[in-house]
Amino acid sequence: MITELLHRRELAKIGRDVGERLDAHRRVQRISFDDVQVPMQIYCYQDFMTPAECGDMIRMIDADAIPSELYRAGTAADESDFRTSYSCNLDRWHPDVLRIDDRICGLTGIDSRRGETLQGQRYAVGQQFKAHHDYFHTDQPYWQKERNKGGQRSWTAMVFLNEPQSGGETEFPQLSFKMLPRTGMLLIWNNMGPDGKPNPHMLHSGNPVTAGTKYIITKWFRRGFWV
Ligand SMILES: O=C(O)CCC(=O)C(=O)O
Ligand SMILES: [Fe+2]
Repeated sequence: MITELLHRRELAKIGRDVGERLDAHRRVQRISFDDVQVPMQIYCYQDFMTPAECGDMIRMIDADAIPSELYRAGTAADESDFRTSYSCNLDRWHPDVLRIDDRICGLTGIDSRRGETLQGQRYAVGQQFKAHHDYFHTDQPYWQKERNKGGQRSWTAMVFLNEPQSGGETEFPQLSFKMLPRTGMLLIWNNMGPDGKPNPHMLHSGNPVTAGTKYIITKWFRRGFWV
C-alpha cells in the first residue's frame, strides 16, 4: 500500500516536471480545448525529426518489422484485428537511434534509463491499432512481469515518420481530438493524471490507414528504471 502511494507520487511528479519543461519550450505546443475539461497533457512539436532522419527509421522498420504484439490476456478471435500493424524494437545502440532517443530524453528531461527501447511501427492499408491505453492494467497477468521492469508507463512519445495518403490519424475519442500524421512531428502525452493514477481519458487509437502506408516510432517511459 505504502509502495503504491509512493509510486503514485513519483508518477505525479514526473507528470509535473515534464509538463513544466514542455510548457517552457518555444517550439512545443500544448494541445487543449475550451470545451474539454478533463485532465490532459498532450503536446506536439513540428519537425522534431528531419525527413532524412525519418527515412533512416523507415528503412530500419522495413528491415525488421514483424506482426505487432498485444499486451492482452488472450488472443481471442474477436481481438485478432485489434492491433494489426507490423512493428519492431529499434536497435538501442545504433547511432541514428541513439540520437533520436537522446533528443526525446533531452526534451522531456526524463532519465533515459526510464525509457523502453524505441519501437517502430508500420501500418499498411486497413491496418490499425484500436482504442487502448498505453498504461498497464494492473489486474492483468502481464503486470506481474512489467512491475519489475520499471513499473507503470508515464509518458508516450510518438513521431510520425511519413504521411499516408489518407487515414492513419491518432485519435483520442474522449477528447474529440484527432491528429493527422505529419512527417517528423512529435506527439507526446502523459498517460497518468495529476494524481499519478492512470488517466482513462488518454484512450487513443491508430486509425486504419485507407491509402498509402503509415510509419511511426513510439517510446514509452516507465515510472522507474526499465534498463
Ligand atoms: O499509430 C498510432 O497512431 C498510435 C500508436 C499507439 O497508440 C501506440 O503505439 O501505442
Ligand atoms: Fe498507444
